[in-house]
Amino acid sequence: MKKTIRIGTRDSELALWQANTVKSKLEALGYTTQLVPVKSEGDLVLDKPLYEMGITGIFTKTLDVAMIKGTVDIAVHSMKDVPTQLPNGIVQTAVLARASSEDILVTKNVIDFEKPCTIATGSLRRQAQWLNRYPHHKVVDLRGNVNTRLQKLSDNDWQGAIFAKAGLQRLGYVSEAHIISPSFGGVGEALDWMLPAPAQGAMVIVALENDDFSKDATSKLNDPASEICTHIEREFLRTLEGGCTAPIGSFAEIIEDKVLLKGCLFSLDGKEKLEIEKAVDKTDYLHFGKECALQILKNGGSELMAQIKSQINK
Ligand SMILES: NCc1[nH]cc(CCC(=O)O)c1CC(=O)O
Repeated sequence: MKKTIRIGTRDSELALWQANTVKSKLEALGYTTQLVPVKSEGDLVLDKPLYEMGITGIFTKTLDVAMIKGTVDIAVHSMKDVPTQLPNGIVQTAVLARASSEDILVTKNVIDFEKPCTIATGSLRRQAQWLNRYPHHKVVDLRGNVNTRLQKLSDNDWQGAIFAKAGLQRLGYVSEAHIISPSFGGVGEALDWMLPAPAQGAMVIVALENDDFSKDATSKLNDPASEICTHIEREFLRTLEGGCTAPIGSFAEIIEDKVLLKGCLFSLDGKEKLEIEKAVDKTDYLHFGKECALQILKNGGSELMAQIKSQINK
């Protein structure tokens, strides 16, 4: 076990927390590791919504290149930021046991949801689901890493902003009671009605396909239940999407010997909604995500996806 495993990570606080978690787990198994923080384009370009940059994998591209160039051995990602199609020569080696998958609304004061409100999020999925539920609200764009977004919420007159609970938890902003840090002065409310992004709350490790040492080491951190659920959610996304950041949510859960998938596709304005909720035997999980997505496509999803793509590309 002499080889040092170089762990590539973005340099945001959240990414570093995640990479350090993997580092500790590998070292506990006796491996020697080194963190290699890399700036990603996703962190550098903040003046445009991601979908306008027309790039999938904006957060992962720089680390993919570093791996292929040989400056890092593995990369740790928030799995929801990873394109459903990995680059050639790069493979998924482990999905870590998943944390909270939910979205959370952070507010500065108590909100009266019946009144007009302005809610901030950069995610089309969150925007569409919010407007579907609260058509009289306004949604504004919000970009940046978790700390930047909390600061922007603090500085603006918006009533709230939406975050992944897992990200806030990892940075110590939220306890199980959903209370945001007193130093920020906000409160959080878990949005149990909102379907999360596919693989939200899960961390994934990727390595080069021909690097048996890193593959063997990191695969020991795989959590099979999280791997199965994220596989289904991402196959649902992959089948629907074909590249753009559409308002798609999915969440899979193992319940005894079954696996249950909830999936949704919304129009950008949140007015149209296609949903599915279905269970299969756990042993039949492999193409369950695809099967559910095909059903959505058949029930009007193809037309809705075409409409969304033409609106995004404008
Ligand atoms: N899109 C950025 C991003 N990627 C992963 C997380 C949080 C951690 C996770 O979902 O695994 C976040 C922040 C957020 O959505 O609020």
